[in-house]
Amino acid sequence: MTAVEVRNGYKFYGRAKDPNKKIILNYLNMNVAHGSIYGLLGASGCGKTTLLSCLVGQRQLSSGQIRVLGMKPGNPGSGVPGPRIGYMPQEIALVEEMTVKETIFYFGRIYGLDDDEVQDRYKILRDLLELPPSGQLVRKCSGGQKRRVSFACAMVHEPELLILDEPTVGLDPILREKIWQFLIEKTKNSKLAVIITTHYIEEARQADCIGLMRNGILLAEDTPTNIMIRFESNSIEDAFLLLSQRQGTSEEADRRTFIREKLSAIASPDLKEKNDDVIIPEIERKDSIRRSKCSQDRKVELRNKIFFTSKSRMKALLTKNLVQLTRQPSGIIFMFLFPILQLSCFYLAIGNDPKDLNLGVVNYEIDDPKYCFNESLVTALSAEDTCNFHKISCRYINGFDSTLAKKVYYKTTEEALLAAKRTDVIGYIEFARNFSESMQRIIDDGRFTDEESFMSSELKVRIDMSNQQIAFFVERRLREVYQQFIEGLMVDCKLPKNLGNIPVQFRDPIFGSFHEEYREFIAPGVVMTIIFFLATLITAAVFITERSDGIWDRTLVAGISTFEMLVAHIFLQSGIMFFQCLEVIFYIALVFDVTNHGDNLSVIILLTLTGFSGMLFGLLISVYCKTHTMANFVATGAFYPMIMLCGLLWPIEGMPGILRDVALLFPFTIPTVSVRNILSKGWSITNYQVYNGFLIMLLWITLLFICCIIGLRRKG
Ligand SMILES: Nc1ncnc2c1ncn2[C@@H]1O[C@H](COP(=O)(O)OP(=O)(O)OP(=O)(O)O)[C@@H](O)[C@H]1O
Repeated sequence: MTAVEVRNGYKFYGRAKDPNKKIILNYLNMNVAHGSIYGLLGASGCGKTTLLSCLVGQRQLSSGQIRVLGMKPGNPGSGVPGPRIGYMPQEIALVEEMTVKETIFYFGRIYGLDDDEVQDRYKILRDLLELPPSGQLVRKCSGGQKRRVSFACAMVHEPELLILDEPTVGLDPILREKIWQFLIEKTKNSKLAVIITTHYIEEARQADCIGLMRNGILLAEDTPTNIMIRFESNSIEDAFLLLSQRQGTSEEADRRTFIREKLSAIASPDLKEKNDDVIIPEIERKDSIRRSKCSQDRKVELRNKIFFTSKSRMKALLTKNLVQLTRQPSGIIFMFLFPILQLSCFYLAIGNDPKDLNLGVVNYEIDDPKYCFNESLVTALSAEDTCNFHKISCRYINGFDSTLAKKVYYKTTEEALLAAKRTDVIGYIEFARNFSESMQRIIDDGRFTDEESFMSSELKVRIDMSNQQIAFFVERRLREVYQQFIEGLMVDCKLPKNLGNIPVQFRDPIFGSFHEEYREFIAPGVVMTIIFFLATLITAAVFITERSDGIWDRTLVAGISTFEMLVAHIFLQSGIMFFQCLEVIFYIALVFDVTNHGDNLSVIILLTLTGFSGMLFGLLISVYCKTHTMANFVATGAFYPMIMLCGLLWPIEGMPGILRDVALLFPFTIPTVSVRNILSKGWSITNYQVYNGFLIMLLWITLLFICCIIGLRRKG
């Protein structure tokens, strides 16, 4: 029985109906015998890697049949992808943050070996392949060293079929020879089949069989000696050149006929002979039986684990994920220092009263501002029952200090306006020449006061409204100062204190306080978005890196399912997020004195769920984006609409009706309100305005999870 059999293998990239689709395998036939080395040769881009990826179950043929170790790759229980094969891909596909020994253990555990077995195998492979020191990081290995480690990973579990995509590139001739001798030795004494691609054509002389590939077909498949005899050449390279030239001519005549001819010509009598006659010594036969039994066990094990995993596989995946995150200083900084940094920036920069403002003052009541600092001028003079107001504008001016703004005096309105237009001052306040008299007249004459007195008693204020936050702050503070000013006057004049107040009184707030800052309003949303997008970026980065480095595919070929990889990542990431949330809550409570009037655990759970949905969003991005750049574009593109539509910056009540309804479904809108309700109102999870945030978040988690699964399935 052959180890690998391909019949009419046809594979193209692109759409089936596209006339310009790229045909890579063109009804290719191939046979690899047990106990042999098969050298797959061909020019760059002829489809060798594509063929190998179909053999290991990474890709599927568009049509045709493949049998690997007697079964179709990918079938349940076939062990392919899985422990029956060892695959060394062309790219290094190792975790850079792992040490050499950890890398071997990672693959050993994935293949189901226990740690003692891996240790034994590691020692053998270390000596054979002259591996770098066990504690050396893969990142710090040379190209050749990495290739040797990669080779060791493919060999660690003693597979039945070894598929090596250019394993000898970058190795010195002595080590290349050593590897070939090892493979020859192994295949001679066992049923192990090896498929090896190489660009060093002459080294393939040592193979038992050679397949010469060009334009998606095997031009010849025979022993190296037979190929050289058949094409009357002294080297395989010459034979290959000759064959390639002939194929070119035939293509011009009739390509289809040529392919059919070649297909029928493909036969390997020598190989069959060798295969039938192969003499396996008794000890090796036992070894072979043992391995075959072992593979049977693994098959059973695999069947049992279609829906879940084993302890050693989970240990391997979790160790790898943890090492990947913690061995990069940037990973630690990103996970635990970034939230602190971002929150510090937020709490230090947002919500504080503006300082160092300049406000113009034009006071026509006095000729020189320094008079305002004369105490006799600034008080309302009360004699007997009459209240004489004298230059009381000074009393108002002295009522506000530099916490509102620094006063800049101007003689005329024009001067002040000019200064405001130059933005030297934020605006100006103007008092009429008869301000005090007008105020007095209003108090004395009441409803008989003339219109002009009312006009003259006004504080005329002009502010630069282009900076709304500052303008609102100045406006609010000027009103507060006015209220104190007028109340003081009334008290001094022995009049009712509230006489000067407008008849709208804001009593004790139902929730919050009058000094509730904007910061308290937006803080829950800010914390949630930080946690969500950190999880998004970490997850997208991890998965995209894994895929682009080939680690993802290599792990799949080793038999790990996508689901197992997801579970391992989710498990670790959830733990990290839980600690992130704890860190955030304690940090803002201790450093910024934020009080939670409700239950801490509810907040931590809701924040962890937020991080969880952020993680799934990152996974979804990584499914559809091949590069980090693309992923960053998508994450940034999603960030701003989410922030703007979730009522974080502005109440959603201000949005158009339909948009408001849509915004309510966004992942931060209602959950932000829930967190705010816990923090400021002290409501518990039993209140619907708290638990609806949890429900929305769970809904998003479910939705994103389904999208991820669909995406992963579609992407194969
Ligand atoms: N996912 C893909 N989509 C479209 N074309 C692809 C894809 N993967 C590979 N190809 C194309 O298929 C052809 C065969 O590629 P493959 O990697 O199998 O060649 P190869 O013989 O292994 O080359 P090399 O020896 O340089 O590694 C190349 O032209 C390549 O550009």
